[in-house]
Amino acid sequence: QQSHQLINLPHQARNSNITNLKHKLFSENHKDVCTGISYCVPYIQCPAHVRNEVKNICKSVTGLEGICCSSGQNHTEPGHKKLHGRHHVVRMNAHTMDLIARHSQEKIHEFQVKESVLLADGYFVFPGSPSYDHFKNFKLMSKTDLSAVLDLASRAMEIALATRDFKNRQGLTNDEIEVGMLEQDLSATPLGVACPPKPKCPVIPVRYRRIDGACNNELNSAWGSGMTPYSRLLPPSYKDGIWMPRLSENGGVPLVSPRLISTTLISDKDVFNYDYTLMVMQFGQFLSHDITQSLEFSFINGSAISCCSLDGRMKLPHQDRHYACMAIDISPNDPFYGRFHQKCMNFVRSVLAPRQDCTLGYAQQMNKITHFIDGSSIYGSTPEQTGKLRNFEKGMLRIFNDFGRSMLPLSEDPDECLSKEQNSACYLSGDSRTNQMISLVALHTIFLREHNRVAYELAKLNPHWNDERIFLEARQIVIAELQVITYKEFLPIVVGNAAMEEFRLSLSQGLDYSYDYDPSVEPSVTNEFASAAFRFGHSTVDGLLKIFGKERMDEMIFLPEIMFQPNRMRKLFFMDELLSTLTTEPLQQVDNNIAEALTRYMFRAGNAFGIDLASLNIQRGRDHGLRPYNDYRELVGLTRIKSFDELNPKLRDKLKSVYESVNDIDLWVGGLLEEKAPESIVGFTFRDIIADQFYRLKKGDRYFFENHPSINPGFFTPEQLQQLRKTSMSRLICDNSDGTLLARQAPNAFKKPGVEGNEFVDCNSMEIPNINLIFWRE
Ligand code: HEM
Ligand SMILES: [Ca+2]
Repeated sequence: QQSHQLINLPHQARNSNITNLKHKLFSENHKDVCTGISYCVPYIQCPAHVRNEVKNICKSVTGLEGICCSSGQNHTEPGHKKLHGRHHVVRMNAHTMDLIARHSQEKIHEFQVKESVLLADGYFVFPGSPSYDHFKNFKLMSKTDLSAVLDLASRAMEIALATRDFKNRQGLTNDEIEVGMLEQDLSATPLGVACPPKPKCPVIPVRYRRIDGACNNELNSAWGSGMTPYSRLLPPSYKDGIWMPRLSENGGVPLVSPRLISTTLISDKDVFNYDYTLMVMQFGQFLSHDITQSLEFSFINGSAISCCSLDGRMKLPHQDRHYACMAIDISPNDPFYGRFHQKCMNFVRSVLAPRQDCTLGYAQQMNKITHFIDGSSIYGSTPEQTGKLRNFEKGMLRIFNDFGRSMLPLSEDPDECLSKEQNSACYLSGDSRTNQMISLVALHTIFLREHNRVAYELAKLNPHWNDERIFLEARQIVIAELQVITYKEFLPIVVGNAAMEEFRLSLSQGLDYSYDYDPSVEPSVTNEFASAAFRFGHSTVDGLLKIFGKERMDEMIFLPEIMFQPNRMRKLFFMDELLSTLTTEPLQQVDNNIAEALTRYMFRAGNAFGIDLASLNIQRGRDHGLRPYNDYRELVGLTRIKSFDELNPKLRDKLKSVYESVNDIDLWVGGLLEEKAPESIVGFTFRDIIADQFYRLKKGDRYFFENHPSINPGFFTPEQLQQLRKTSMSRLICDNSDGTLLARQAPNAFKKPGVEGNEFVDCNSMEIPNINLIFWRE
């Protein structure tokens, strides 16, 4: 395998593992036990602003090194700054409050008027263009959803505008906004309309998770539910401290265009990682669609906002531009788009969500779906959506019976997929992005069938159970299976064993319960995870799907041909062939190579060119106020990069040519190019952001499947837990494929098959254990 050292670690860290590195940097302050009110946590879980000047290294329960942290595991709540005595609360009197409220309401009204003019004048994205298909990723499934989201977004916008007004009146600094000094509760004030509604929960907790994710945490009933903000590892970096995209560090000028960064740094070479299969990629995307979806602002009728002229040759002038526009500049010399005279790539900023604490402060982006790993991409994140997916008979989910094969139900939205001819297919699931990629459709189909398989078995075992009971029990089992695959099979590959230990991510064994739940851990997805770190996956995509028949390669499919056109799923052998590809073809290395299918032709929908996902990732990071890469290095316990000379010679000059300062490097770019952490497929910075996220999703989820009955209202029995822990992706494939091709399977679907320890075995083999549902008989 090739070396892929792209960004080197600082000198002292080279050739050392993370424990050594941290030891070397801070060993003089080693402590075994933290004193006072501090706890030993991994670096990333201790907010930078509450770390002591002297970094006290400690040994955590697992024996690995962490840092003594005065906020325990409560991460990065900005309010913690007050612990250091640097905090004062800025208050507003009633008169000022009235003025500010009126002013921001007027401003919102102005926005709305302009919006309707733009809409009437046709400044929306037209069907058939790549940007139109990009927008499908953010499209809402129903009118109710659309109005709920736009309502929350406008309330949040009102708060952002009020904050700006207040900041200007009081002469506050960005820092003061960023660390959250505006603690005044707005609920009983004219700005109170902007406070988010708090879900009401029954006194006796319900056995099954709520579809919308609410009522998981007893004190903070909205934590982790859909349509709430992402949390943050570090305060945001905005030009105005509130919502305007950050500028370069030195000159205070706009950062260079993401597209130039993309063309300078990213190429399309196949560098395979032969240890793992493409399933790591495909399950990764499936999992990300369970836990994160940001939405772009849209017009009130749901159509997509355009920020570029119709022919893509220029940005719309200011007067014709929506306030959420942040179009990406394309240079006339662009090696690809230049040919097509494209100078503008559409980009609309993400929808905001009201701040959970009901105070003034910086803008926060909304996560549309439930943050928890709770099968929301299978079942939906709203009761309305779930209702559309259920059969209401014997606990089953609806299917489309395609000549005897159970497929996802067909979508009724004529606009959802590209091909509209007769007999074409376009599917419906709990997540609106399903049709984006055909192999994603395949995973959705596997999980749909698994639900129905389990429901069928449960109904046989418990004839007295009604539809509702069977549905809820089957859903609970499928969610547990998803959690087992994530923590047992997927994560050890992505973050490696050291991080699994350091962040205590491994599941308990055998008949044991877990007592890990900590109600003070915020389970929400972090903005850094969603908008940068977990997008490492885009580099693992292979631009060609190689489809093998029984004997030879049948087809090489260029990905853009199957984006939003999953017709091939109707072909008799295709689903199994596709699963075979996912479980045998190698993963692509996480590096500066990304398939042109994603950087030139994504969503091209029959056009000569599509859009560039790398540019979108970089621009999204800026839209969401992510801080530069260096700040997150520091957060995970690495040293800051001080000069471009510390970087790998191969990319140093290129990075220098696009970034004025090392402190400007975008998180997604820096993290992607970093040298791999030991046993991990990503570098330390992404590794820790990802590990921290899955720590929150386990430790902060009361309903996590293995939690003890004293914690988890939906607890399993020890015998059931033992069964659930046997789940594997291979078992799900064995049980739910069409059975036309895949009688044999390697036990670990994520690892290279056919080698020692992962030989192909019969689907009946004990190597791919079954879950015995007999333990669910009541
Ligand atoms: C198969 C091909 C894939 C395509 C075509 C694709 C496409 C996209 C697009 C268009 C977006 C929204 C970009 C934006 O405007 O900000 C996105 C977001 C994202 N992608 Fe992918 N992606 C793919 C695979 C993956 C994989 C394999 C992973 C992870 C392992 C992944 C993780 C994510 C994450 C975490 C987001 C952010 C979601 C959100 O918070 O809204 N994607 N992807
Ligand atoms: Ca979810």
